[in-house]
Amino acid sequence: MSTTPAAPRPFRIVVGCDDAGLDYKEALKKDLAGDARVAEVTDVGVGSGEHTAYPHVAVEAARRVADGQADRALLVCGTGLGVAISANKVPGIRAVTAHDSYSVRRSVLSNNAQVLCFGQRVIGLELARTLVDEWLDCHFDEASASAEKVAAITGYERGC
Ligand SMILES: O=C[C@H](O)[C@H](O)COP(=O)(O)O
Repeated sequence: MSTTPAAPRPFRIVVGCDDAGLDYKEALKKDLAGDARVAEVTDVGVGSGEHTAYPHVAVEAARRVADGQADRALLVCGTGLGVAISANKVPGIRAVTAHDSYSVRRSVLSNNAQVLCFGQRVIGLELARTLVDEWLDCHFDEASASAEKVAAITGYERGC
């Protein structure tokens, strides 16, 4: 008798951006809020008219993932680069900038990345929305061959 695998637990997702990523963050936040695969969306800014620089927002979002308040973060700046670099300063975080379907999928399946970063000045909004939709269907397999490689990253981070 076959058993149906349990549905994955819905994600708690933090979204954040700088002023260069505000429009996409707002649009993607709306998509996430209406998605059954998402349990909760927390916005750490910026809001309209705010000008907090990207490192502060990215680190705040990453810390929430690292300390277990959220499962994933979605960050947007002009390029998607600065937010990824900043988020990766938080221990335990694996943040990537990915603007194509294959890379987004592999960021989870190969790298167990919890943080996905987009550049509003780099990709179109509809592609970003599609990539988020695909991202929500990806789950890291702890039993996969990739797990040992991700563990090696964690080992280097801990200075081993
Ligand atoms: O990576 C940085 C982002 O693209 C940011 O939105 C713009 O940064 P800048 O104003 O320093 O170019």
